[in-house]
Amino acid sequence: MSNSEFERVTVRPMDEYNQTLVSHVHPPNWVNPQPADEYDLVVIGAGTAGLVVAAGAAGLDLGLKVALIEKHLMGGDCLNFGCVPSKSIIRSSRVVGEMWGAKELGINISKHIEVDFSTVMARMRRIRAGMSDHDSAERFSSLGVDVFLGNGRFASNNTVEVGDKTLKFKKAVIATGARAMQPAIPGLEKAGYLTNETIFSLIQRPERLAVIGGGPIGCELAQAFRRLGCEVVLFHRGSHILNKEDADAAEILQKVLLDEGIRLVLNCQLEEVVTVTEGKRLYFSVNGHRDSVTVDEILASAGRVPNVENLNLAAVGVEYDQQSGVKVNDYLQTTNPKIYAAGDICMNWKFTHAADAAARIVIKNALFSPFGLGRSRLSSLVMPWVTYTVPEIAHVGMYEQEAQALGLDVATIKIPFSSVDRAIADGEELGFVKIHHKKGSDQILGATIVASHGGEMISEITTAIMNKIGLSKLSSVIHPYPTQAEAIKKAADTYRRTLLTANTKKLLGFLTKLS
Ligand SMILES: Cc1cc2nc3c(=O)[nH]c(=O)nc-3n(C[C@H](O)[C@H](O)[C@H](O)COP(=O)(O)OP(=O)(O)OC[C@H]3O[C@@H](n4cnc5c(N)ncnc54)[C@H](O)[C@@H]3O)c2cc1C
Ligand SMILES: NC(=O)c1ccc[n+]([C@@H]2O[C@H](COP(=O)([O-])OP(=O)(O)OC[C@H]3O[C@@H](n4cnc5c(N)ncnc54)[C@H](O)[C@@H]3O)[C@@H](O)[C@H]2O)c1
Repeated sequence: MSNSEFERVTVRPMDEYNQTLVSHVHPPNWVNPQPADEYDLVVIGAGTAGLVVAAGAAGLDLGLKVALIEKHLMGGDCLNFGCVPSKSIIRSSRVVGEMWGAKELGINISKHIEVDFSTVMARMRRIRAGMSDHDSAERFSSLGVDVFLGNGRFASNNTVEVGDKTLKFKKAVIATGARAMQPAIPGLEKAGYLTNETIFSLIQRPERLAVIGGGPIGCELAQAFRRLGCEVVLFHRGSHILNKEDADAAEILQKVLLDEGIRLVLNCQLEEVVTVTEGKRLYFSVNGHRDSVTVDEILASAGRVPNVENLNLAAVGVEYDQQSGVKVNDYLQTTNPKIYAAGDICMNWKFTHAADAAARIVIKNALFSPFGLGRSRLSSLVMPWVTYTVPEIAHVGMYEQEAQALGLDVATIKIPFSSVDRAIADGEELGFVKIHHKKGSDQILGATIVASHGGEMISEITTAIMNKIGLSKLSSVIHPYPTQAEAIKKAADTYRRTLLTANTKKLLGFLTKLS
């Protein structure tokens, strides 16, 4: 059966790349299979979490029957409207940043920098289409997963409906993700605005862009679009951007964004949006002062709301909240013990790698933990994350305040990149490695790295925390010279030096005399 609902799925512009994308992740002529009598696992949502659960369970070759339901595009946010398109355009925008700094490095770019915005976006679409085969309906089908395109909805305690098909399940997984929150600003909807689902469809550069929200999405895209030639104004409610991050890290980025020409409106209250001849006018107030700015496009990046609608969750006893999503315990089990959840639908960690890690927990707990034996816990994960601005802000483990709130005595070591040879040679002195450890112990509690490629460096600390490798051991790890990751070794060496008490110094002096 070819369903006309599927044929309407388009991703603008429907050029050769987006046609390839759609042909992989929502093929227009897809025929949903005849359901099996009963599935071991029915997964609703084929973003990262759903794909990993389905591929992981089917890939074990145990003959498990697995169904995967997707209403829009397989691959979810990460492939289609998130990580992949954003990082592709960030790559282009980084070239502009390099060119801005080229003179300092002795390279004169005589001509004015010309950004070919439509080529930047076409490159992004080409890359996305190229990766889409991996998440395709065809590939998952070949892995032995029954792929159903359409809206999944619980019909009873052991069935899910999709279109005219009813799928009977032993266990089910909700992996329906989240979407952009619509800020409650009068006139915004009427004036029209972009979200992460539409901004990557642009083919022409908006000359003036307003970004609402200075979280990871807002900061990454504000900087990228500014570097690609837009005039950008970033509206943020808080007193500084990235308010969940380490304050020193956020401050560095904030200064960079201002230096790069982004207009930052902090502590703001957006009051109204009106369409005028010149564009979309946003009225706002800061500390009681009213002002306005007129732009061509508005990006809403003011947080996420979970996709809990149209699932009939109440009928199966799955509790949820409109803001935080599906309620799960530490084993990712919902309030219906046969139904699990993973990813943005139920977690504070809204990252692809977090959805992936949660999906692995679900496979184990739902399928291989009889009577609850040997279950894995979400709280046992050591979760890093990175905001891909320039510089990148990478974090793992606890922030200082979190550790203090737990009653831990915290000591912090901070190594600025201005003291790291490779960073100096690279002209990338801005930033630092900050490591929190237990006072009087080398146990690492958390770390923040602010560096051009901080995201590539954080895994060393993640590995250390996971494997309980302390700063003493890290200081004996040989880091190639000159690398920026030497900052981590310098931090570890700094810790080692704190062990040099008056007595150990005396002992060393004594040993020198004997040697
Ligand atoms: C602009 C942007 C940039 C990002 N960058 C990064 C990054 O660099 N690194 C990182 O780690 N994370 C990043 N993220 C976050 C990351 O994309 C998400 O954390 C991740 O996609 C979550 O995966 P998920 O499977 O939980 O949900 P999703 O990817 O949202 O997938 C859920 C799927 O379920 C489907 N669905 C919903 N309801 C139903 C239903 N009733 N029936 C059938 N299907 C349904 C949806 O259509 C969707 O395809 C970014 C996000 C955005 C928006
Ligand atoms: N690199 C990455 O890993 C990456 C990149 C992008 C997104 N993400 C994930 O996506 C999630 C969502 O990101 P996000 O940036 O949309 O949300 P967010 O909730 O992290 O940040 C949104 C910010 O917008 C502000 N805000 C809300 N309404 C506002 C208004 N009316 N006016 C001004 N400011 C307003 C909020 O105070 C908040 O600080 C993140 O938490 C992250 O987990 C990850």
